Amino acid sequence: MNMQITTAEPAVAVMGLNKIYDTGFQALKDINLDIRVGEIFALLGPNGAGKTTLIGTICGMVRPTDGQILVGGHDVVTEFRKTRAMIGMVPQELSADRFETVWATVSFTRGLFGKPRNDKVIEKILRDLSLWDKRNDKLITLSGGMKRRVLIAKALSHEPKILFLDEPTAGVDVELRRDMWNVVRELRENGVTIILTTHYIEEAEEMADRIGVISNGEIILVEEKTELMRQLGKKDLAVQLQEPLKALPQSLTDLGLKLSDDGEELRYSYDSQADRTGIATLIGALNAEGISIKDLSTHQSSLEEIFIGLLRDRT
Ligand SMILES: Nc1ncnc2c1ncn2[C@@H]1O[C@H](COP(=O)(O)OP(=O)(O)OP(=O)(O)O)[C@@H](O)[C@H]1O
Repeated sequence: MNMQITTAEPAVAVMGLNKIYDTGFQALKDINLDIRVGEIFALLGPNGAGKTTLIGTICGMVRPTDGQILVGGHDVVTEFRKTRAMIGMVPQELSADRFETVWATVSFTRGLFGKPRNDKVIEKILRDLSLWDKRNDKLITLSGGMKRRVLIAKALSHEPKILFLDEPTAGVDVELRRDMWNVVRELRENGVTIILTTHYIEEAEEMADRIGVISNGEIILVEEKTELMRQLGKKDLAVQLQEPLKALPQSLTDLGLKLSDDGEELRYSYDSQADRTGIATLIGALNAEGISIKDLSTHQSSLEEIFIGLLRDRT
């Protein structure tokens, strides 16, 4: 169930944000964005679109040229320590500590954020991530999937309110990806706000409550995932014909039907959410023209197709 928690104050508020690097390159252009408390927000965009820069500014690692960012109501520049402590970041790789145990490394990370030792919190995190049995194992002995879990555990060790996941499942197998998705959903249910960047659009389709698309440093769209798929998702109907057609009768062209090059298939694109899809009319028109149908199939556009279409429309 999608429990959307809305409070007056967003988890992250980005206002009029611009970033021009020292090279003179403008990586972010007038970004205005609110991330709601308790949502899973997926930030999608092609390489070089500005995702890392945007996340860097929210985390206080990249200084904005212009504009303001509030995390939990606090300014990320003037109240850096406060806002940074509210944020957990999951990097893609485990850096050091290879000979440390799982417990030691996760517990140590909590201390880095100035939080007092709390074994109960660390135990809960390790249990939730199925790492409890491995708590005394050295990192070097863990499988890739378990190491990923340790990364999440480290990012959660100081009980952040906001979790950033940068390409969380890049290069992991399908099974681990499913596990990670479950962990992320559980975190959301516990009130953690999650912002993820991903190249796997399937991941956003599966997990996100809302989707933001960034292109050339601009946010070109922010929308509820279900709404986005409803508004922009089209269905395509393919009608295979008993006998190939040389040309399409005018009555069928008028209905928006297209004939394939080999004349064996008719294609029709429609809005599956509309009250009238037009399919009944279309079948009637085919009958009236004496055209027999061999087979029918439909195809629903995926978020990936929607995304590619959006970016294409911009260029
Ligand atoms: N320190 C920097 N100095 C100058 N230009 C930079 C710097 N960091 C990033 N850029 C440029 O800013 C643009 C946005 O980069 P960014 O890393 O934010 O994109 P991204 O969307 O995260 O890309 P990817 O998906 O490849 O990680 C790119 O054109 C990049 O070359």
